[in-house]
Amino acid sequence: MNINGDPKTAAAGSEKIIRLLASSLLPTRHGEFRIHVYQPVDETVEHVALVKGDVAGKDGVLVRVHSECLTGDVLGSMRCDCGEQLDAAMAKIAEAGEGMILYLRGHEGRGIGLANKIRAYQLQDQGQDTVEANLALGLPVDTRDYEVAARILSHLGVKSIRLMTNNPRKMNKLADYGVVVNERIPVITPHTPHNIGYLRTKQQKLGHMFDFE
Ligand SMILES: Nc1nc2c(ncn2[C@@H]2O[C@H](COP(=O)(O)OP(=O)(O)OP(=O)(O)O)[C@@H](O)[C@H]2O)c(=O)[nH]1
Repeated sequence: MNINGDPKTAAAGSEKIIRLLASSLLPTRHGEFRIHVYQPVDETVEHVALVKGDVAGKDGVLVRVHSECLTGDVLGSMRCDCGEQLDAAMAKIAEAGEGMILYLRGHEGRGIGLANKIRAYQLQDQGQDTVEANLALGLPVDTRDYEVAARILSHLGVKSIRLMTNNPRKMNKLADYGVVVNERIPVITPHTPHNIGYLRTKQQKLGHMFDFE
């Protein structure tokens, strides 16, 4: 499919409609990607597809669906594994020569937003875990929705994916929106004293698959 940066729309009926707002080449430390910016109609949030190679019409495309994490992805926070996972996923795609990162905005803090995530960190410093802290703030544990990711994959003509994640629920949520997930590829990053508690809680309470041995 020819993506040239002209605004286009994808999906119809009761599905969320997305527009392609802009595209460009993006040289990165993991080589050259193509960046596409998408926006659901009637929403202001902009999402990113970072694509390497020609993925249209392909099966088993290597995909990382990544939730925005300003502290981890941009600031190098070691409280979580987000930044390292993003880097590892880009490296794997670069090595494979084909694949994509779907960078979902509005997912910050598993959907509660940046300020609330930082409030949750304060509670975590007082002994609560990442799940308890959200609940103590009167907020849901995880409100993330993956319809935009499904619509972008469809717009880019991807037929099926190999999903880089430790979160089986993410696979199921994407499948609910019609994404064919052939395989789950773990994205394991080294644990540190700063994030080991967070990773253990993800494993024990949120269903993430890690092997700490
Ligand atoms: N509320 C809250 N959100 C967090 C915390 N640490 C990281 N996050 C957010 O969690 C999101 C990433 O979700 P994770 O549960 O780490 O991972 P995942 O996307 O479900 O699964 P993977 O594909 O394996 O990474 C990002 O939006 C982060 O901002 C935290 O302590 N509290």
